[in-house]
Amino acid sequence: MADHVPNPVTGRDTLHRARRLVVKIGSSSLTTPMGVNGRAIDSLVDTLAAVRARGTEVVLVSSGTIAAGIHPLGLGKRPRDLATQQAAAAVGQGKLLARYTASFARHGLEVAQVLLTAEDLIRRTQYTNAHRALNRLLALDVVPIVNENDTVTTAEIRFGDNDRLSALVANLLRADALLLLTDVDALYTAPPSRPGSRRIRHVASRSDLDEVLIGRTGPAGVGTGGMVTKVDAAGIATGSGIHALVTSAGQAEAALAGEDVGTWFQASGRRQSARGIWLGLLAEVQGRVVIDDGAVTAVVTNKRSLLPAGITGVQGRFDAGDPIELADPRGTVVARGFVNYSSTELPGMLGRRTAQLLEEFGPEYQRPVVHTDDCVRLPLRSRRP
Ligand SMILES: Nc1ncnc2c1ncn2[C@@H]1O[C@H](COP(=O)(O)OP(=O)(O)O)[C@@H](O)[C@H]1O
Ligand SMILES: N[C@@H](CCC(=O)OP(=O)(O)O)C(=O)O
Repeated sequence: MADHVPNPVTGRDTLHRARRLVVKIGSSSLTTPMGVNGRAIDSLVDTLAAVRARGTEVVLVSSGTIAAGIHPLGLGKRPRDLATQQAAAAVGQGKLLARYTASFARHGLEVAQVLLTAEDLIRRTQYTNAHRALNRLLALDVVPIVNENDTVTTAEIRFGDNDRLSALVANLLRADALLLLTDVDALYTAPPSRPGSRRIRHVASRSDLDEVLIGRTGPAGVGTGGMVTKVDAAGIATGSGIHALVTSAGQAEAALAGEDVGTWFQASGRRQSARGIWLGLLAEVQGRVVIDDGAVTAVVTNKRSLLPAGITGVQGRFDAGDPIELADPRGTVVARGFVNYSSTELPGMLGRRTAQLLEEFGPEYQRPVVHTDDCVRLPLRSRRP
């Protein structure tokens, strides 16, 4: 894990040899209190243009729109409420994209603005659309610049951080590696302001990080998740068979040359569906149903839909369509899924067979509580691509 690891199999040259890369850069590396940092953008763009020139496809996931909107709106600091964040993002997005467009034009490269919501990556139709559009842009030699569509996302269905969004984009596009660029040159054994914290060079599995103090955002005060979301993102990527590297924007060129900079997260698993990752790991569940052992076997082992007959308890408040968790009688969460009924409807349905529900409530109550296609079993297991 740390500097003392003997001879780690780094695989860092993947970044040099990659056919397709996703590069994510954080707000703190792109903005100053006066707005967009044109010099920082030019420097990143020069590096990415060189990567393009060697034949590697690049998708850039860029934060910074909220931070870029702070100064023009006279806000002084990063807004805390969602509505003002949305307003700042709407203002900042234009400014950031204008700067990227001019900067890439210096290299004769076109850019495309791609604004995604979490739903775009979990609902099949949108997912397929996003996949198709991004692939087409890459085939047309365009550099897609992705961000969360901050202006329309609601608190409930929001990534809120581009680290995890970039990991899902890397998964969607089957990238070879994910490069996470921030304002610190690596993951350290503790927040770098702490005396004695050391750079971690290589992470082979999550257990390598058991002793590591992973903190929140840095001194710039414009980032969102800090190292926590970067480590989460690296975990999502590596669990999907994609290597990840965390380093500073200033080290991007060295990182892309395969040099020993930053923290390398070694790919471990095989590809997962983005929807499964979102539902299984990222979605904020609104409630829980407790199911009996028979239902656990049906849902988890036999991959069946969850019916009211197997439910013994309903906890929390949720609407039809919300993500909820399914717990066994001992309280272990065995699955997550999108529920077809609200928490007020469900208690009256428990223990009833489908025929009874039809007779008592009508045909629309024949639907399962969680359809098997809307359910992921936990812990998530990798599957073949
Ligand atoms: N263990 C750690 N190692 C490195 N950085 C850490 C650690 N814990 C917390 N951090 C903080 O995470 C910050 C980077 O996250 P963030 O501010 O969200 O940046 P970005 O805007 O690039 O996403 C760093 O500035 C650093 O202070
Ligand atoms: N979508 C938001 C960025 C959210 C985010 O992840 O920020 P950061 O932690 O700086 O990468 C924006 O563009 O301001």
